[in-house]
Amino acid sequence: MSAANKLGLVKPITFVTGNAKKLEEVKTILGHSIPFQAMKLDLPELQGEPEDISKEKARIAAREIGGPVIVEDTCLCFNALKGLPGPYVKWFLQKTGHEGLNNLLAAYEDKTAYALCIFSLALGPDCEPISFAGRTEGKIVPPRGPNDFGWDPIFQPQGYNLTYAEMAKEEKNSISHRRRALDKLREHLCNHYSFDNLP
Ligand SMILES: O=P(O)(O)OP(=O)(O)OP(=O)(O)OC[C@H]1O[C@@H](n2cnc3c(O)ncnc32)[C@H](O)[C@@H]1O
Ligand SMILES: [Mg+2]
Repeated sequence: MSAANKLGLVKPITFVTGNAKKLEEVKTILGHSIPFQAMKLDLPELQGEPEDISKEKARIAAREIGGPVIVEDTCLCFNALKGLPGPYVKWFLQKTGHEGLNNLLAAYEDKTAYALCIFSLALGPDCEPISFAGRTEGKIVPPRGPNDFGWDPIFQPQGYNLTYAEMAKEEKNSISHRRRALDKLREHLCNHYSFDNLP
């Protein structure tokens, strides 16, 4: 459960999230490549640009944990609305549901959207976080498929006839915003740290 840099051992990396579905996907995508522990905490979130929100979550998490953390913030961005609801999609979803999110686009011909996931890594409370973004293009459609995870039923990735919710989990995980961001995070961690031969 620990990460060692080339100079020695540092504390375990903790992925902090209040969202069990995110954790499930992160565990599946990373497999055993990057050891981490998870902590369920609902962190306060800034308003503003997605990367700033993610970085500030990492700073708060690193202070709470007192060691290396990763956090992520996920946005669903409608092109017709210049990227909104973006980081605020959680509240739109909670208050208006899938139908409300579709209705936001009723006045526009352009139903295209992108899913954006920004992981931030902070090595400790005094370290400036580094971010890794992943983006998947698609469009907003009336809900189809199981209602397991957030806005999955209304997001149809470009080049597919299925929504995220209708896809097999492995298929979503092979093209998702989260997967693309985690590929970058994994590469960074593997270039800077060695995870072998640790207790
Ligand atoms: O504790 P954190 O990690 O912040 O978890 P959260 O649930 O608050 O998540 P966000 O702040 O990133 O808000 C993103 C919203 O989008 C939803 N979401 C995140 N990833 C998703 C995905 O891959 N598919 C569908 N919905 C997703 C999630 O359930 C939230 O409603
Ligand atoms: Mg959140």
